[in-house]
Amino acid sequence: MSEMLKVKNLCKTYIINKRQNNVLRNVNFEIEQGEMVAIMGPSGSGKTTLLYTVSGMDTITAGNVDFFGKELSELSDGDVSNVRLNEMGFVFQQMYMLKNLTIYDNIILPAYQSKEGKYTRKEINDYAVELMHKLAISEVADNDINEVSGGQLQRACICRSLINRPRIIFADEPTGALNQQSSKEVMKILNQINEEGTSVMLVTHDKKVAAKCERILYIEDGNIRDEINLGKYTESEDRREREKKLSNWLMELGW
Ligand SMILES: Nc1ncnc2c1ncn2[C@@H]1O[C@H](COP(=O)(O)OP(=O)(O)OP(=O)(O)O)[C@@H](O)[C@H]1O
Repeated sequence: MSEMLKVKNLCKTYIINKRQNNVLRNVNFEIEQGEMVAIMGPSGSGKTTLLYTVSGMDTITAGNVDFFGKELSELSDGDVSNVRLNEMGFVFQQMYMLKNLTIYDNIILPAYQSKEGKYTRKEINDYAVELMHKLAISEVADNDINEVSGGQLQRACICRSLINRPRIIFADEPTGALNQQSSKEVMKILNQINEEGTSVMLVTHDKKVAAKCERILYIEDGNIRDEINLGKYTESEDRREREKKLSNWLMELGW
């Protein structure tokens, strides 16, 4: 396997009222193509900041973020936007769907925004229909975004994040606003997407969610303190065994 994301000595400092807050301090890690990685850690430890900086959504203060051989900090804003649009997918807890557009229109929008021209409109539309079918939201395709449930909206976000066939999905608390059942469904889909080859990097507080990931990084005070490799999750596997392993590890870290 080859590394898709190489993060070296990543630092992020916020300055508010002349006070420096060193949120990320020399973070080092790599994500290989096809991996599914969870970021866990106490509140305020820098998880979201890490996700935002390695995905080019926020600038870095120092260090390197190499995405498939491209150093993100050396690219122009336009080039970073293009990498984000064409090679990365994003799923957030607060789902930034556009009001006054249907679910279907929201899903296809990133494909129409992409200037790569790899796919015809028909191919894009067919793929959107296929994704909606796969994520069981076909029946709400023509609804406005305020006419669907939280779980349906989150699944629509996942469809949207996949429409440009990204290499990696970045997800910040993708199940944070969902009930147990919807959360399970969303994880099932993320596991499926990952099985099909798309890498996933997600931030979560939920042990059940993290236990379905392959590798878990534990971040504390802006540093990766430890990691555990549980191997790829399969449906047939004993989920509770993985959860137990993860719980024990987290307990040792003082979680
Ligand atoms: N845009 C910003 N400007 C200034 N400070 C910020 C900004 N975003 C985050 N921070 C600060 O960075 C630190 C880490 O925040 P971050 O959201 O990355 O933590 P987190 O681990 O994701 O927390 P949580 O689990 O509570 O979501 C916090 O002290 C926060 O106040």
